[in-house]
Amino acid sequence: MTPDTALDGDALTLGFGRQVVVDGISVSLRPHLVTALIGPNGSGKSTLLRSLARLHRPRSGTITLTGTDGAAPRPIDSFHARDFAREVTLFSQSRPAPQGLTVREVVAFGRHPYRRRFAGLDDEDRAAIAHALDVTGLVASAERAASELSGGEVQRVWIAACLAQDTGIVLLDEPTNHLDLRYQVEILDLVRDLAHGHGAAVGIVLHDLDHAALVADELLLLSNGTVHAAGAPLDVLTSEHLSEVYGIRVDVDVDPRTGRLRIDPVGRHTGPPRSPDSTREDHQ
Ligand SMILES: Nc1ncnc2c1ncn2[C@@H]1O[C@H](COP(=O)(O)OP(=O)(O)OP(=O)(O)O)[C@@H](O)[C@H]1O
Repeated sequence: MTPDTALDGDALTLGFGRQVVVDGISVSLRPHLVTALIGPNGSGKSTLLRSLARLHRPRSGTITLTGTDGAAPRPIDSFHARDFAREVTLFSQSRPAPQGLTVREVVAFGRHPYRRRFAGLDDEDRAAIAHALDVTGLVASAERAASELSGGEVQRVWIAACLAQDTGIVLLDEPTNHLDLRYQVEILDLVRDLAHGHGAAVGIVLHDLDHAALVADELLLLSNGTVHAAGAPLDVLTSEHLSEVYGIRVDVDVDPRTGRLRIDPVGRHTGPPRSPDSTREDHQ
């Protein structure tokens, strides 16, 4: 992993047809930091992330990449596809498992940007693939047909392929969705390790605000294609901001035991908190 690469989107406006879905947003992904995009359905998170991965062309604004070549930041469009793929990877949802390939072969896709035409895997490729299989809990499944796996397992295979790509910029669109409890925690730990341990610049879309509070150094709270609040989790994940953006009452406090933020979306039918005594009475 090469540290000190960075990706900067400046005043980005993005849309589909006549609809503007991201309206003048700036976002900076810096090495050693996890930047999370949060916000309601349709607020523009995935479109923004895809634009950073060159999969959605901005109507206006610029996206520049500071690459591993040590050169000054330059527009992402000026990178050759293979060079860009050595700098930036994107995990996104809803990719089916390819038919007829083992898990290891799918993860090996991540090494494509490094391979010469018709050349096989070299030791570095094999080491990157082995590491990616290991940290995503797929070693025992490596020779299984990818098409036989469950939805959550397939998701881990694609996350592993991104990790095998070994880029300084890592973009993840809801990587914990569909995963069981263990792998939600493991993927979040992995995301933190990538940034804090390996110096990657991580951009991640998350719906789960507890996950965002756990993993993010910086947060962008989007609402209707604009930034409602940005900064450290304690400043962004406030009752006021979340209630405004999600349109329901959301209580936030800090757990005195762990020091973690506790985010409590209060639905219309939520009753008063129960004390252990009242629970006992219920059963009498
Ligand atoms: N391919 C597309 N064609 C037309 N409109 C699209 C397309 N993809 C997204 N949109 C629209 O762009 C807006 C933003 O979508 P986007 O997926 O970026 O939001 P999001 O914040 O990631 O939402 P979610 O939390 O539901 O995943 C939505 O109104 C959506 O309908």
